[in-house]
Formats: sequence, structure tokens, C-alpha cells
Amino acid sequence: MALVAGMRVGSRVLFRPWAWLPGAALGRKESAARGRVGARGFGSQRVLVEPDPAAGIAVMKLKSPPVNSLSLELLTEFVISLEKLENDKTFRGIILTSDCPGVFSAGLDLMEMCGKNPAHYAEYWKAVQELWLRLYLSNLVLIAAINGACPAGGCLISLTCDYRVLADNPKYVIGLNETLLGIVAPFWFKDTLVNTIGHRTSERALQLGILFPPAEALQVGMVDKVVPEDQVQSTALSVMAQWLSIPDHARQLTKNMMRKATADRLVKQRDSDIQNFVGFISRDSIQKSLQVYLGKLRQKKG
Ligand SMILES: CCCCC/C=C\C/C=C\CC/C=C/CC(=O)SCCNC(=O)CCNC(=O)[C@H](O)C(C)(C)COP(=O)(O)OP(=O)(O)OC[C@H]1O[C@@H](n2cnc3c(N)ncnc32)[C@H](O)[C@@H]1OP(=O)(O)O
Repeated sequence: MALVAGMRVGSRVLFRPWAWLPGAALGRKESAARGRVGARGFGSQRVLVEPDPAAGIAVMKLKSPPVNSLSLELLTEFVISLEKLENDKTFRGIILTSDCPGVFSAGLDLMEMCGKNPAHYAEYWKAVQELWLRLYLSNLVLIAAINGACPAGGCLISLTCDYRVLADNPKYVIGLNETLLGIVAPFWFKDTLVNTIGHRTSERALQLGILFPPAEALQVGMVDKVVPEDQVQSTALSVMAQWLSIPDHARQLTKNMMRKATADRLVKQRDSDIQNFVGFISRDSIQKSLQVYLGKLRQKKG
């Protein structure tokens, strides 16, 4: 077996890019939770995993009501489930979707970024980085079955997937809307978007914080297919079959070739990226902006 840049070619699992990342090791409790997935469903409180070993795929459903905001707990459980599937050779693909009606994910949890201390912000941001790195460089075929609104960090997660299917509902908008909150999408969010929809469209979308409704999302290439709501899952399954018809080693090496440079940019500066985030989010003006935004979200109801 040849070794290419740390990847073992000739076995199914070609690369584990996170194995050498600082902070990538899981705790003892988490490690004990690993192991073969088998045919029974598994998961955790916030991440349901429905395996179909015969098909070599699993459906992973985010279940953190009401809006799947990416809390530290959800990020941690997400990474653990992902690692379980990555480590089990039975699985070649994951369909990522939501168990919360009407929302794929509301993005990063604003409560994790408001009124906390720098150590908390640092821990939180490291977890966000970790999930992105693992998803972006995953060996598995990842298909996003987007069955709800998909702003900011929710959009980022979908952009790490190899293919996005969006339900045709005008409420299911998708995009990186950070500027609307008075915050800035970090460079690796931006890179992920540029790699998907190109530079000019990203520049406009990012500055204006555009949340694209389905037809526009399809037009700019933010998603690959828009289908009636009741066909999202079946479409994701048939797209998965197409992707799984490609030999794993060739597809995985190609994916790595397309994505590694983007991931490496973050890997090389993880610590400074954390410091930038902590400095930025701790500013009084940014905290005020986030509070105002949260207030507006709450007022919407009343
Ligand atoms: C030059 C220097 C640069 C340095 C840069 C360095 C670092 C970068 C710094 C910062 C970058 C940080 C990046 C952040 C990315 C993000 O993901 S921020 C989150 C953005 N998310 C949103 O804008 C979505 C907000 N939510 C909604 O629009 C709606 O909730 C929804 C998703 C469309 C669903 O609508 P629905 O009507 O069903 O539900 P409600 O709105 O009633 O919400 C229910 C409940 O949930 C609360 N909530 C919603 N979203 C969030 C969230 N993201 N986090 C936490 N809580 C959320 C909402 O407030 C309601 O709560 P309740 O009133 O208490 O019931």
C-alpha cells in the first residue's frame, strides 16, 4: 500500500486529516462511546443516527429543538457521531438533515457567544473549527437534505457537504447572513462559500448577508437541487446512490485534492483564528449588536 501525504491508499479509509490536529483527541468517556455502529440506530440526545448498513449509508438528524442552534453540546455530539461513522467501514455516506420542523439549523448558538468569558468563547470556537474541519475533509459522501431554514452556521454545515438538496418552501432561506447581525464571517466560512458559488457572487452575498430563497439559491449554485418538500429525503437517497457508484478511493482522493488547501489554511492558524474570534466577540459593540439581534428574534413572536 502506498502512502500519499499521510493517506493510506488501498484501504477504504484513506485519510484522517484530524488525527494530527491539536485538540482533536476525544476524552476517555467519548472514546468509550465509539465502536461499530451496526444495524441498530444510535446517536445521542441531539444527534439521531439511523444506519442502513446494507446500503452503506446513515441518515443523521440534528435534533436540538427548537432550531438546532449549534450549542457546544450539539457540536460535540455531532463530531462524536461523525467519527463513529467514519471509523466504521460499513459506511460510505451520510445524509445530513434536521429533525426540527421548518429549520435545518439556525447556525451558531447566539447564547454561546453572548455574555460569556473569553475561555468559554475560545472553547466554543475550537469546537466550531473542529466540526468544520471534520465535515469538510470527510471521507464519506455527505449529502445535505435541507428541510428547513438554513442561515449562517447552518448554511456553513450544508456547504461542507458534497451535494445539497433544498425543500421548495419560501421560508427555507439559505446563506451566510452574519453581516445582518453586525458580525463578520471568518475567512474559512468565506472560503467555503467562494469554493461553492464563486468569488463575485460570494462577495455580494456576504456583504449584504443575503438569505436566498430556494429558486435563487439554486440559481447561484448555493444548492444543487430544489424539490418539493416531501421529496427531499428520496432525492437525497437517489443522489447518494449516484455518488456511491464511484469507487471510493478515486472519489476520496479527488475530494481531498479539491479541499485540502482550504482546510490547511485554517489548520495552519487555528490558534490565531481562535484569538481573533475571542477578541472580536468580546468587544462591547459586538456584544451589543448580538443582544439587539436576539431581542429582535424574541420580539418577532410577541
Ligand atoms: C476584522 C476582524 C474579523 C474577525 C472575525 C473573527 C471571527 C468572526 C466572528 C464572529 C463570527 C461568528 C459567526 C457566526 C455565525 C452564526 O451562525 S451566527 C447565528 C446566525 N443565525 C441566525 O441569524 C438565525 C437566527 N434565527 C432565525 O432566523 C430563526 O430563529 C429561524 C432559524 C428562521 C427559525 O424561525 P422560527 O420562527 O421557527 O423560530 P424563532 O425565531 O421563534 O426561534 C425560536 C427560539 O430560538 C431562538 N434562536 C433562534 N436562532 C437562534 C440562534 N442562532 N442561537 C440561539 N437561539 C436562537 C429564538 O431566539 C427563539 O428563542 P425564544 O424566544 O427564547 O423561544
